[in-house]
Amino acid sequence: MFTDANTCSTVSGDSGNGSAYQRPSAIDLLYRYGVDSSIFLGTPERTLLGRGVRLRLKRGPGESTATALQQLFTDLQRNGDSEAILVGAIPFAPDAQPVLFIPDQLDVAGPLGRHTALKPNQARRGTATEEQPAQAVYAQRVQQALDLIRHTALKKVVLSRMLEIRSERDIDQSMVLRNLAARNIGGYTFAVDLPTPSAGVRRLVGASPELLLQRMGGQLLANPIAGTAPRSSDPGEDLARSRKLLHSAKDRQEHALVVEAVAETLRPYCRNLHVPPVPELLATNRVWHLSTRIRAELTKHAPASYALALALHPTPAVCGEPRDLAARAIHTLEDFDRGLFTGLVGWCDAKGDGAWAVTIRCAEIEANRATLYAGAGIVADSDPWQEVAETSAKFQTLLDAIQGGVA
Ligand SMILES: C=C(O[C@@H]1C=C(C(=O)O)C=C[C@H]1O)C(=O)O
Repeated sequence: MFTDANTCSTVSGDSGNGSAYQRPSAIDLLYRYGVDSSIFLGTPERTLLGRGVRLRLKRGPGESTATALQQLFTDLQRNGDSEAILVGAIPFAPDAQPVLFIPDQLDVAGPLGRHTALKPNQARRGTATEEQPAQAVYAQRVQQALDLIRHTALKKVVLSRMLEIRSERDIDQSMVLRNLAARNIGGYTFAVDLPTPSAGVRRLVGASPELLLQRMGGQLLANPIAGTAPRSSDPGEDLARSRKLLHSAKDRQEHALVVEAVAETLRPYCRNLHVPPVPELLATNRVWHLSTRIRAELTKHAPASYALALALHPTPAVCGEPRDLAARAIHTLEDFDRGLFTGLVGWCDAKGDGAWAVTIRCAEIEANRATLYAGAGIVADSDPWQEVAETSAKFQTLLDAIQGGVA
């Protein structure tokens, strides 16, 4: 159904009316996002707005998400439904239930781009915040991770923090999404409706700079990101920090571990795998990153986007290296369940196309509460308090969108 990225088409779940074409723009879709929306996804290629849930993916006992998805697309095709687009989020832990569904109705438009109508709103300040763990405890955990790196085969582990905000009034989820979209042009902006036992609306909202994997026809793109420095409001200092990051041996090592792992996993499915020898800088509103854009042509029998993405997940950008030791360290050193944070968010279709971003710079929002997440990669030369500063800067992307603040 994605024939022209600059026009918009509607894919309706009601098979009798599936041919209804409209032409709202990406900005229309963003402003239409509301209580009846089940998903918004803005990527550098296109914008998706979904309403309702026609079909939710349910994994059988012991079944992997990749197997369940393959079965679902086989069943859909057997029923003559080859246009369906599946959207949603996959958690960090491989055995946790994903939130994946085919919307009742899905509107598709081109990318949001730099639209003058996108002006961040000022919002109410949060009234109470609670960190988990406290900054000093997080610094201690980083020190414990450094001890593990010194004494075991662990090379890198990503440790995260949680920040809970409680506001006097309900947080306007649509406004948070619009603020994120206005400040994070070129990234992956998302809002996913989450099942909740309460009558309220609980959503995962965020703006990720990191593309785990995109497959369009035979073309593959992956954009691993690792190595971070907080930005400065002073332009000279900001530039100096970006240059320091680009030449930092510690950050280059942290980055290289991710690029190597991604390239090695993809190599068997690729021809002409192009891995740039040095990373480039990528700026978000609050941090500088080291970024590498890996491109390839896929071989004829390469798996679908979701299968490739799940083969990569979790990369050392969000878990560590080696993966099993890092996962164990995360289990010991983090005292909350990551849930969907550091998982995947995106879309895929029956043809095997799709795009999956890494679920970072995000929060779960329900009523007057928001739970924010941020992590940082720890390698041998990491400094505990610099990792505190890095995770604080990462929280700021969501804090800006929820509380207002500088654009
Ligand atoms: C885990 C996060 O980010 C990841 C870790 C990074 C790092 O350690 O430099 C950079 C980008 C992401 O791959 C996060 O933003 O919460």
